Amino acid sequence: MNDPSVYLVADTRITAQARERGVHALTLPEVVAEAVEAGVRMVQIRAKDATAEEMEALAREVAAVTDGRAALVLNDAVDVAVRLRAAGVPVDGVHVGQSDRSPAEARALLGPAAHLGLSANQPEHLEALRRLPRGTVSAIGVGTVRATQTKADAPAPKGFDGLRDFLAAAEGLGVQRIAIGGLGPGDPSRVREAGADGMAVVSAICAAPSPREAAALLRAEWDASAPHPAG
Ligand SMILES: Cc1ncc(COP(=O)(O)OP(=O)(O)O)c(N)n1
Ligand SMILES: Cc1ncsc1CCOP(=O)(O)O
Ligand SMILES: [Mg+2]
Repeated sequence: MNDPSVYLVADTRITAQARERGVHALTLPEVVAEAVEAGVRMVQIRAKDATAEEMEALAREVAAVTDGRAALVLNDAVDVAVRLRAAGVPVDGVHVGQSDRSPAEARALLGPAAHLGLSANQPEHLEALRRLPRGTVSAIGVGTVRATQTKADAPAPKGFDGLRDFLAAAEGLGVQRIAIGGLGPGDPSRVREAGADGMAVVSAICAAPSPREAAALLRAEWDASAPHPAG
């Protein structure tokens, strides 16, 4: 099973912005390399401006970096993931949102072994998930926890109490539960206490002066915090 505990959503825009502002001098594959070396075990490529061809080229580059050391997931781009997997490139799956390709269709295209993440932030999203065959969705991304500048159309912040309640409602659905939105250093223990299997971050790593140090801190904080009770 993939390890989503510290999940880097590597965003082309946020990374380029940090580079242009002199926050760091790294390209997206370099940010991923530092994060994986620091202990990140799951990476998503989020390239909202990319064509399918650009996503494919970037995914090949990032896959050469992750190279089986971290699970690699593509944001939205089901067809690209299917193509790359067929070509033997180590891409593990995709993350889709509520207005992207449906999970049933994505699963049919990807096959049973791939990772399929789905955004879920409303009770009706969990109802729909309950009606799908087990194994259709591998993980849900739940957020936002706090407000974020990274996604213009992000759902409203739930806070940690709202996160806990939503994750509890998703218990027993057989999916990993990943918190997202406005998270960073200092948060792993609260995310874990709320019942999440992982936390996904964009700016906390992509826009940090040292993505390596930022990732290492999140890794250490996650590992040092108590696991939530099983159930
Ligand atoms: C882990 C994770 N959770 C949620 C999202 C958001 O996906 P989506 O709702 O499709 O929005 P975009 O990222 O496509 O703008 C995510 N990417 N990853
Ligand atoms: C992709 C996405 N989906 C919900 S919030 C979000 C962006 C999270 O970015 P950040 O970690 O910078 O707040
Ligand atoms: Mg999407």
